[in-house]
Amino acid sequence: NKAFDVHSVRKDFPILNREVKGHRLIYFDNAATSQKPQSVIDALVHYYTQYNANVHRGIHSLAEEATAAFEATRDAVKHFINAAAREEIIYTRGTTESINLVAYSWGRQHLAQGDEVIVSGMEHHSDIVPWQIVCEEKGAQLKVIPVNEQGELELEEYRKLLSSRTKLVAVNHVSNALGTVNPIQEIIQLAHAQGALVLIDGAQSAMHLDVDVQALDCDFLAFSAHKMLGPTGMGILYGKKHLLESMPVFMGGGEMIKEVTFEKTTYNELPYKFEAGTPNIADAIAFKPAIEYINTIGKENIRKQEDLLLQHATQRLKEIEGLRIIGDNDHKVSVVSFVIDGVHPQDVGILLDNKGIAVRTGHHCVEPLMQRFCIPGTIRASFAFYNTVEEIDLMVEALQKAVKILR
Ligand SMILES: Cc1ncc(COP(=O)(O)O)c(CNc2co[nH]c2=O)c1O
Repeated sequence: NKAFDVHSVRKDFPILNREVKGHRLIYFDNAATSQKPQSVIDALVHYYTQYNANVHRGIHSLAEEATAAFEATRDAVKHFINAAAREEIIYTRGTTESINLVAYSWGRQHLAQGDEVIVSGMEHHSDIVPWQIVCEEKGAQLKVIPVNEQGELELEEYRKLLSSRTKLVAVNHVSNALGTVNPIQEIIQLAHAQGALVLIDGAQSAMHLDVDVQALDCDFLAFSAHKMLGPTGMGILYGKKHLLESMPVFMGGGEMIKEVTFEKTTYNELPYKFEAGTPNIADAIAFKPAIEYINTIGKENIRKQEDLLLQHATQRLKEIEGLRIIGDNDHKVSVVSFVIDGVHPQDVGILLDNKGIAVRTGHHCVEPLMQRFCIPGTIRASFAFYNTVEEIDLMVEALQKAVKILR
């Protein structure tokens, strides 16, 4: 990978030239959604201006060009996560839909009265609620791996939760609220030793960490394009081929069928069996340049820059009196969640926005985790490789002023 220069990288992201309320935008809400390089934006415009057409089955040139581009992303994703086969890459609308697909298809087929699904205490609602729905329906139980004071999973408690009743473990690789990186290799090995499958919620790790599904040996992996420089409304479910082949279809309609009669319908092969209706063609196509951009920058450069930002932010934020970092541990990606004594997170968020600084405040769709820390929510600053140390210093300066105003 060529030498990393954040200032030349920033030129690839047009939105970073934006001003907000008279200040240059400082975008620190990357865990919510990342910004998009010009190549992704261009891919969307190029599709709609040059070869917009519906995919598969079409015999005219535009349809063939659209299909080729649509399927090229599948190959790019396969290589990006080192899947064994392109049929293991299912297009969805995002992490949430990917997890729901497994809960409704695999869950309904395999969960029964008394079975158990293990999730962690730091899961996003999209990796809790689908399991609650299917467990309630089937009479299965949801078990929760506790989180310690440093925002890490309690692995000893996980070991105790595992039993012959455990059918599936669903955990996030990285916490969106804290930034904690979970030891998923160990979690997967322990689950497999009990005969349980594992779904990894990779929404917050796919851009920041190397994810090799064959090395991990995870059974399912879910992630979203928009968290990794790609468009919204586009996500991936990776599943081991033999599992996806054995699972019942999720949504019915066009594309996912082989033949329809009123007496009986036969279904399409993987991956199309799980891709009903006209797909999100443009965003699927524009996901490929996002992956190519990450590959060009290189995960090592991304990791180095984001670690630098994380360390600097952690050190500078601790200078602020009354500020407490939630999930202060040494295995995180570039997310810092914090509370400030005597100050409501939302008020801080508003004052930072007045300086052009975008952070997220609230429960971040992980309410059980906020309850565990007995807080209504946090201020979350989440960085990406296109952010700078100088931006962090400006945020700290604005925070110090905000605290004086609000206290
Ligand atoms: C760990 C995790 N899992 C699942 C999801 C759902 O992804 P989606 O289906 O693409 O929405 C998110 C989105 N997290 C956030 C969305 O906005 N702020 C966040 O922290 C997430 O961070």
